[in-house]
Amino acid sequence: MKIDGVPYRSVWVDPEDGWSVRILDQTRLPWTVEILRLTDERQVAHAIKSMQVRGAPLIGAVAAYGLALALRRDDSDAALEAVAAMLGRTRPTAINLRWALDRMLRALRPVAPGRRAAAAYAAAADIAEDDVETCRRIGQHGLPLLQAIAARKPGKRVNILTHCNTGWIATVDYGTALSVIYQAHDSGLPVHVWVDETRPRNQGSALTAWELGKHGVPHTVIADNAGGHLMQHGEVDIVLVGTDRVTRQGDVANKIGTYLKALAAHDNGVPFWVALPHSTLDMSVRDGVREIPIEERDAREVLETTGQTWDGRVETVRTAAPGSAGLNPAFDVTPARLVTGLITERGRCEASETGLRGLYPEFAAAA
Ligand SMILES: CSC[C@@H](O)[C@@H](O)C(=O)COP(=O)(O)O
Repeated sequence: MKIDGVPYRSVWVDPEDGWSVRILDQTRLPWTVEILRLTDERQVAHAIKSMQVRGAPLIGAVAAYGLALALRRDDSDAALEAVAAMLGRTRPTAINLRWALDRMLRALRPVAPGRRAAAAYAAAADIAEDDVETCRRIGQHGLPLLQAIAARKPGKRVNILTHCNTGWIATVDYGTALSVIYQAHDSGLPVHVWVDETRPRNQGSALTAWELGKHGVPHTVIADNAGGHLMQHGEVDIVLVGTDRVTRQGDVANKIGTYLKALAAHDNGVPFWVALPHSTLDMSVRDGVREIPIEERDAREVLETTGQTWDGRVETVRTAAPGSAGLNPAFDVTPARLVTGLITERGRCEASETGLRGLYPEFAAAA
């Protein structure tokens, strides 16, 4: 996608030196577009943990490149396994991280030391290309949902509510739920997006609003608590979100607050759709509420907020009462019964084992 007319991806190999890895520092958005250069696996681990890169598919792709960087120095069997394990511990909820590292290990274990670094760059590039094409297709398969809504209300805007950031910067390109929105907008549908602020880290107001603005998609930032009210008053035609892990029975882990949106959507008869690439499926778990590990981040993210002062400085201030404790679970799980359906690169399906088996027979066999 483009920033001010210049095409970007969310991760790429530096074309000048041919080996270092470039990312956009998402902790600096929306104030500054800053490109970071990562040169070893420790910097990659830091980038993922600190959320300089974030979003389920993107952290998998960046971790894959992290393994390639490490193997330039030491491509022994021991290093391969140790670095993959270290990168795999950086964030616990998004399954894409483990998916990408497992795919790298399967590709690299049979390669003789001496040739592993080159093979790792090629395997990481495959993961990145796979993600780009997958996300493009997710957009295509979601588009008919928005076309159908537009057809029911000619001349009126299609109001979509989204949570967190599921755009091109959360993937290698295009995004998941936002890929659907971009393709609808580009095809001329009159879409308008309600962007949940997404406290505590504000992925909605900082990142989604920035992306949509750069692409010219009409949008309005709302407080996280406003969605239910808008649904009660007919102001939301559809909820479209992404996910960090979908279980065999169709339960959906996503950014904290997603479950509350699904409850409100259910109560108001608003369709609640979840967009995901194959790398987000975890057929090894069934009950998402019981089995998906939920990342707990620093409570300071809840007690503080970061923003730009009117004279342009970016500052973090405490918003909670002095001395109060905080708790910061970063994800929640929406049970399949609240999900209208799943949008994947292979088409749409019910959020159920039957639905997923229909689209992914090979994963069903593995489960
Ligand atoms: C790519 S869309 C799916 C999710 O990764 C997204 O909605 C999300 O929850 C991201 O969480 P984050 O903590 O910002 O990495």
